[in-house]
Amino acid sequence: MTSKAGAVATRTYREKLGPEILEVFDKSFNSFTDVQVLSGTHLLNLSDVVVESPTGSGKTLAFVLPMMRMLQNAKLQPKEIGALILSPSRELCHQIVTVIKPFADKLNLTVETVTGGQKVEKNIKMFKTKNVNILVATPGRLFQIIQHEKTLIARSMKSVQLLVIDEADRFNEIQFEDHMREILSCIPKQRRTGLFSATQVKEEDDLMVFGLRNAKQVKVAQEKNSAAPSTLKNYFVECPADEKTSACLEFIRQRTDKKFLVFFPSCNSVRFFQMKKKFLKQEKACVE
Ligand SMILES: Nc1ncnc2c1ncn2[C@@H]1O[C@H](COP(=O)(O)OP(=O)(O)OP(=O)(O)O)[C@@H](O)[C@H]1O
Repeated sequence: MTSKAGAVATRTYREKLGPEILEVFDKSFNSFTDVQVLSGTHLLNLSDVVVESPTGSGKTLAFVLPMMRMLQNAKLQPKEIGALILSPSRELCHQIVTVIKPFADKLNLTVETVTGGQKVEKNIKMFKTKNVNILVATPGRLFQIIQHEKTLIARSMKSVQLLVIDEADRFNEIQFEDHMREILSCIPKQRRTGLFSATQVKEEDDLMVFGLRNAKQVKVAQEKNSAAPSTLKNYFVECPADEKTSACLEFIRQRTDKKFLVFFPSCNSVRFFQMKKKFLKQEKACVE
């Protein structure tokens, strides 16, 4: 935000966040990114937001900063969950917690995760025994816990003021709508909701699934100087979803003189690919 209006918006946003949160932010960063000022201002003005902003534009702090301010004002009791963040994978949930932790420590708030890969019984015990103010969860696992202990979860989440759905464009499993309906039935209707994603945000009808009301749209464009170089050629291969791994392996196998960088959404996908590659006696270094 370089314009005069941008400078005013940034100054106003800093005032809204208050000294404690800024003290933590200023230790690591010089200024807010555009998506942080725009989304944070709407959320602190009590509007829902639908945010589309490129990868790496700082979307995590765009919801973490206003969330911390909301929770600071809420004066939560130890076992009251004030914010629920849904993210599609275990790894992303843990990354979000890492961003939240310094702010939560400063404000004496606690953050926990519930994700797949842990025992459901352990998750339930966590709800019963730990003080949790911010919960970061994968929707599938939270749904499973609600199936076991709906009254407990609804009681723990009756103070939720903010629901964040991160990487909203990646929630595309068939059961997702059922999961979302059940989760929404456990949190108050009077809350703010923020939907954050890197790609085209859903159609109006799809937004109903997330319980959004009259949301403000925030759309931040990719910076020109971060666009792909003009000499880079992009190709794609269309194939059924369950043939993606073998199509990718075949592509690599036909070009053994080239180097490849392959991106995956989770550590488990990297391990699976590595295993397949070993199987084909094509082992090369795979970086997690
Ligand atoms: N205000 C800021 N100034 C400088 N760096 C920042 C700022 N906010 C976030 N970052 C850094 O930018 C990087 C990307 O942030 P983040 O992961 O939140 O982006 P994102 O938009 O969520 O990307 P993705 O869509 O891949 O999840 C991180 O390393 C983060 O520490």
